[in-house]
Amino acid sequence: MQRRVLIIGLGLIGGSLALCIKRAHKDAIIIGFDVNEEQTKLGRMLGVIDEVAPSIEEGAEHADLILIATPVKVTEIVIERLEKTPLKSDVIISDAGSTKKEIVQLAKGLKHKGITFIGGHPMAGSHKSGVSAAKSILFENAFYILTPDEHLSEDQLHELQSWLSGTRARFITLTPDEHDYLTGVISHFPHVIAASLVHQAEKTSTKQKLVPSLAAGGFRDVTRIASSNPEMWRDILLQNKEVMLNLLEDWQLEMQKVSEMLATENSEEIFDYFHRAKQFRDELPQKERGAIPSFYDLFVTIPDYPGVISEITGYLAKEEISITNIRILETREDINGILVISFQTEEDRTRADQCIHYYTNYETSLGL
Ligand SMILES: NC(=O)c1ccc[n+]([C@@H]2O[C@H](COP(=O)([O-])OP(=O)(O)OC[C@H]3O[C@@H](n4cnc5c(N)ncnc54)[C@H](O)[C@@H]3O)[C@@H](O)[C@H]2O)c1
Ligand SMILES: O=C(O)C(=O)C[C@]1(C(=O)O)C=C[C@@H](O)C=C1
Repeated sequence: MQRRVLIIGLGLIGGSLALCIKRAHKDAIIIGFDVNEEQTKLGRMLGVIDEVAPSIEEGAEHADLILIATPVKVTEIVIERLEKTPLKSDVIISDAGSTKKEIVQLAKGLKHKGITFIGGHPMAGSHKSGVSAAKSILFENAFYILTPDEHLSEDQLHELQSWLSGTRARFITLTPDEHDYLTGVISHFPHVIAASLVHQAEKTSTKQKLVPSLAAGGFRDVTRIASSNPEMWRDILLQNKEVMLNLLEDWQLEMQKVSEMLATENSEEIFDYFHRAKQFRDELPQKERGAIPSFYDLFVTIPDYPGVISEITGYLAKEEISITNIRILETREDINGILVISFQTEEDRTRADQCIHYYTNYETSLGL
C-alpha cells in the first residue's frame, strides 16, 4: 500500500518539504492542506503535491506522516485539532516551526494519546513566502534541528529522518530550550534588528527624500530579512518572548558601550569592536551549495514556441547579465508557460527585467 504524507500549510517551507519527500520517496502520495486554496491549487499545478485534502481531519486520518508548516501560532491550533482526530496509531507528526518550546509542550497532548510527535526546524529559508517559492534544494547542507522527547525510541527518530532524507540536510538533536535560545540569537534577534534599521531609514526618509535611492549595498545586505512574512515573525517573537527580552536587554547594553566609546573618542576600542566582529564573521563556516537559495527570481510569462528560452538567455548574455538558475514552472491548466530566472543580486534582476522589456513584450513579475 502506498504511504501517505500530509503537509499542513503549503507555503515556502511546506512546499519545499513536499518536494524533498517526493524526491526520496517516489511512491509516497503527498497531500496538501492550506487555508488559502490558491496555495494548494498552485501546489497541484506545480506538481508539488499529488492531492489536496478537503480538511485537516480528512487528510490526517490515513496519513503515515504529518508535517505542519504553518506560522507557529497556527501550528498550536493544528496540533490541538489533530489531538481530537482519529489517526493511524503509527503516524509520525512533526512541524517546521521556528520555535520549539511552546509547540513541544503543547504536543504532549498527542503523546498522551500514544501518538508520536517530534519537533522539527529546518534551518534554511528565505524572506519569500508561498508555494511558488518552494525549492527542493532549499535545505541542502543546512542544519535540520529535531527536538525529540526522551521517551521516543531511536527507531522513531530514524524513521522521521528517513522521511526527510531528500532534504539532504544535516540532522541535529537539541532540547526545545536549547533550540529557542540558539535560534533567538542567530535568527530571531537579527530579524528584529533588520526591521529596526528599516524603520530608522523610513523615519529619516520623511525629511530626506534621497534615503530610498541611497540605501544601497550594505543597507540592503543587512535588511533583506526585513522583507519576511510579518505574521510569521509576530508569532515567533511572541513564542520566544523571554529569550528575546533578554537579548534586547544585552543589545541595549552593547549599544550603550558603543555610545561611550564614541563619545570618548576611544579609537582603540572602536577599532577593536569592528576587528573582533570581522574576525568572528570571517571565521564562520562557509555556506555550501544549496544552503543559500537563490533569492532574486524573475518570473517571465513565455509563449509556447521552441527556442523561446534561448532567445531570452541570449538577450541576457548580450547585456552581460549572469544568471544563477533557470527553470520552467511545470504549469498546466489555465496558467501560461512561466520561466523562473534567478540572479545573484537584486541589481542583476532589475537589469534583466529592463533587458527583457527592451527586447521583448513578454510580461515579467517578481513573484506569482
Ligand atoms: N521562511 C523561513 O525562512 C522559514 C525557515 C524555517 C522554518 N520556518 C517556519 O516554517 C513555517 C512556515 O513558514 P513559511 O515561510 O513556509 O511561510 P509561508 O507564509 O510561505 O507558508 C505558510 C502557509 O501556512 C498557511 N496557513 C496559515 N494558516 C493556516 C491554517 N490554519 N491551516 C492551514 N494552512 C495555514 C498559509 O496560507 C501559508 O500558505 C513557520 O512556522 C516558520 O516559522 C520558516
Ligand atoms: O534566509 C532567510 O531569509 C531566513 O531568514 C532564514 C531563517 C534564518 O533566520 O536564518 C529564518 C527563519 C527560520 O526559522 C530559519 C531560517
